[in-house]
Amino acid sequence: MITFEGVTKQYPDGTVAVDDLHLTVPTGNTTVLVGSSGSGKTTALRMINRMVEPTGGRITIDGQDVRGQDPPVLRRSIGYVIQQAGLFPHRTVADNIATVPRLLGWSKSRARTRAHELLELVGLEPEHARRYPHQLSGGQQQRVGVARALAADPPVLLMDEPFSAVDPVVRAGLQDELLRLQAELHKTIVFVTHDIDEAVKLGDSIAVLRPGGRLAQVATPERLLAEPADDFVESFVGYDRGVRRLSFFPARHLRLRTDVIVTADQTAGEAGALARRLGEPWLLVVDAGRRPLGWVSADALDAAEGRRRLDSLELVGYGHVFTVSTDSLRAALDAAVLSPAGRAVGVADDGTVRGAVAQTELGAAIWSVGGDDEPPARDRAAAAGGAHE
Ligand SMILES: Nc1ncnc2c1ncn2[C@@H]1O[C@H](COP(=O)(O)OP(=O)(O)OP(=O)(O)O)[C@@H](O)[C@H]1O
Repeated sequence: MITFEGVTKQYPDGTVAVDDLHLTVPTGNTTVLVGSSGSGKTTALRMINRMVEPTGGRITIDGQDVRGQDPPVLRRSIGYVIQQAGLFPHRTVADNIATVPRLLGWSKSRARTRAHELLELVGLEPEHARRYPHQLSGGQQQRVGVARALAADPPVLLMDEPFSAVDPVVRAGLQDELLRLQAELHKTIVFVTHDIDEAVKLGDSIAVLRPGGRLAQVATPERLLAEPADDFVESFVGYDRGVRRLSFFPARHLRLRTDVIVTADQTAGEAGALARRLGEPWLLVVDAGRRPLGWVSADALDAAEGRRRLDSLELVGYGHVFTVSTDSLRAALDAAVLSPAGRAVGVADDGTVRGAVAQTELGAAIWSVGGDDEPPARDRAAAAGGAHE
């Protein structure tokens, strides 16, 4: 556990970068520091490994005041990842990763073995080991940066905007990798970002700093989106926080309709009768393997000759589907909003249709989530997944 106990940093020019910060970072959790530019995030982070010294208060790691520890020794027990990886340009990837193990006196061969293990852990190929940083993409360099920080298996990892220099797709991939690694390694991570979506995706808790280095709120992502403490936090998390909060509610509790499903070999007459009986404007057509083909409207069925098979009619695209077991209400809502029929198709893990849900029915489910309820369970996969493409 890391604690900030009334920590203040005033730089010599008088700037107060961090002001009386009280914060607990639980062991094995990811705590994300967010805030506008200049709100003291980097300063707070760097005080943990004594790259910056506080001018007031104290920081402890597992009860030990960091000031009682020799900075170089302290830093070897704390992994540090920064923007653009900060790799040594004239050292190979393997040598970059082996930096701390070598400083700790590991033999060359042990450090090299460890470097190869870590390359695999962060999803890079063994042949990357001999390359130099400039021979890697930005995303690959960030992976090496993470591998280097993890090399000596430090219990604590400090990450200062580690993914902000890469494009959004690579960034999302790196975030997923970090979630995967953290599920395995359970490091105590302090992660700095400007990006509230990144914070919501990665954080077990989020600390929002306001200008002047004061803590505005610390809460779980769900709580922060549900109940911002004040106008500053509310504007920081964004006014679409209600929709984003749906990421924490799994779609598997949705009641899906199966009565609106028809198969491609049925006739327009049969389907039209069904649509009339149900009073439904749309039916979902699936193939023999129960994969979605598209929507057919009641009007189109009425207009079609009764004996025509449904697969000979022009169907309306079903847009993208959501996976019932892993996706969130947000993904289901997104699928319904983007669907020309106003309905989302929920599928099983194997892609077969489980059922459909209309925007209005989703509205009822979202309503029952309410403003104040805790999500049924923290569903990181759903929260991280967003819309299923
Ligand atoms: N060495 C320094 N000397 C004087 N002032 C500094 C120094 N380092 C940072 N500051 C100031 O302290 C404040 C906090 O800076 P810090 O870098 O911690 O903020 P930040 O939230 O990480 O910002 P950003 O998101 O832009 O990286 C800013 O006003 C900054 O200008």
